[in-house]
Amino acid sequence: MTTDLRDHLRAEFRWTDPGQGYLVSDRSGWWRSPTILAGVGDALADLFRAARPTVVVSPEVTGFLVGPLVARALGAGFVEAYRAGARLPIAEPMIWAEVPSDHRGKKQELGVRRQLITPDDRVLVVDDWAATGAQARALRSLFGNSYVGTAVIVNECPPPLADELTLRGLLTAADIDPDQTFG
Ligand SMILES: O=P(O)(O)OC[C@H]1O[C@H](OP(=O)(O)OP(=O)(O)O)[C@H](O)[C@@H]1O
Ligand SMILES: Nc1ncnc2[nH]cnc12
Repeated sequence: MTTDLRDHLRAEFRWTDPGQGYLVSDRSGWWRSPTILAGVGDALADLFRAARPTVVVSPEVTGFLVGPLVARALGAGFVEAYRAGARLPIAEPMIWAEVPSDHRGKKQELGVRRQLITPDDRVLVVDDWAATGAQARALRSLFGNSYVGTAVIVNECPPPLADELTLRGLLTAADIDPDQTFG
């Protein structure tokens, strides 16, 4: 099942060239595919099912799309991790983590409503992509021993970094190599 899904993910992924001197990932084909939308939650959940996560936490914005699919597949809840400054202030008490310089070279902060995570929770971080692992590292720092790992669709992190962050993915950089998939 996951092998089929990986084939679909590869087939529906595109690199695009907006003319700025670098390629940009286009993931819209994933969400447009009923097959991928129906299967990706389970496929990502399977990477960590044994750890019995009770809650999925995802950074905005694409994480807000993928995270709930995984939470649904696990029978877990979902909590948003907001990017500081991206929207109107949040009134509830928050816990904030500094995100080290990420794949865009930007430093930022990710925040979660404090009361939504309890000491008994087992937290799975979910995102569409990991490049430098900066979002995963920041979110792990918020949850201590409650953090069980990070599940992503594309894992571009070098294996030692992925191991250190307990980060697992469905595709690697080789699966979406621009030399193979662009054009
Ligand atoms: O491993 P890292 O270096 O932390 O990079 C991974 C992050 O980069 C992307 O976010 P981005 O804000 O670029 O895209 P989005 O707006 O689609 O969420 C992706 O969704 C991850 O959140
Ligand atoms: N969406 C994305 N997230 C992280 N790194 C990327 N590199 C190219 N596209 C990316």
